[in-house]
Amino acid sequence: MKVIEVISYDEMSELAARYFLTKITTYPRLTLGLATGSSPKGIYQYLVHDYDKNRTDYSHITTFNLDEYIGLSKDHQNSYYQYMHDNLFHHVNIPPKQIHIPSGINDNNQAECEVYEEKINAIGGIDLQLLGIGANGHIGFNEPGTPFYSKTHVVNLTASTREANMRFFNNICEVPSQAITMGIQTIFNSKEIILLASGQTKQHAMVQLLSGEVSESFPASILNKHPNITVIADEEALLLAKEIGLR
Ligand SMILES: N[C@@H]1[C@@H](O)[C@H](O)[C@@H](COP(=O)(O)O)O[C@@H]1O
Repeated sequence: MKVIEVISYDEMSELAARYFLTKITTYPRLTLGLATGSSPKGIYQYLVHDYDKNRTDYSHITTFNLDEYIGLSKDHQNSYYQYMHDNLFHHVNIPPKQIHIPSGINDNNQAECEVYEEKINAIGGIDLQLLGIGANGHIGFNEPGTPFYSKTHVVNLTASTREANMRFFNNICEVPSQAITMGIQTIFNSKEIILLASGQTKQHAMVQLLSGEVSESFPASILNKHPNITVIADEEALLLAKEIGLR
């Protein structure tokens, strides 16, 4: 696991965005795994700014998002569908048919998960996966205890994850209690992964991740076994890990 320390959220975003742009402009076909939340927002801003300036072509890009809340429609202001379109998809030329986000409103969640997983496999897997990390080590919405071999599935969100995401809603009751998420195995199968961590709330997660101990009680820990992962973290996120000598 390669760890790059940067000064700030902005530096993290720019570094990761530049790396994405290198891949986007080099490969004739590229499948990106994308994340939501605060961590990747700066990257999307950078990519949109670049697109406005340079008209970088995205017509060969296919995307798969990590997760979506169950019960939120596409046009709900807090759906990840809405987040992705507001922050990226409305602004660059990825063909809509090449954009994939699990649907949180469907007749059969199980079937939705299976079809999603099949689509990822059919295209040959994810080339570059962007990840944030939850304070409890969740990746996507894979909460502690999720089997490492899990594929795309329905999850019950923990109280701590719902509380962490409450900042986007009016109150805790509005935060959905379930989601569809790529599984840990689905994520792990990506050929390359970039994980972002910024700020004080990620300090404990960084300590656990960088300790190298691999356990299903801390989902992100499996990434220690991935052959091509880079963690880009800012000084604040790494503070505790450095204090106890993990870096
Ligand atoms: N489902 C998302 C994750 O994909 C994200 O990585 C995590 C951290 O979010 P943030 O980047 O806002 O700290 O929160 C949410 O629960």
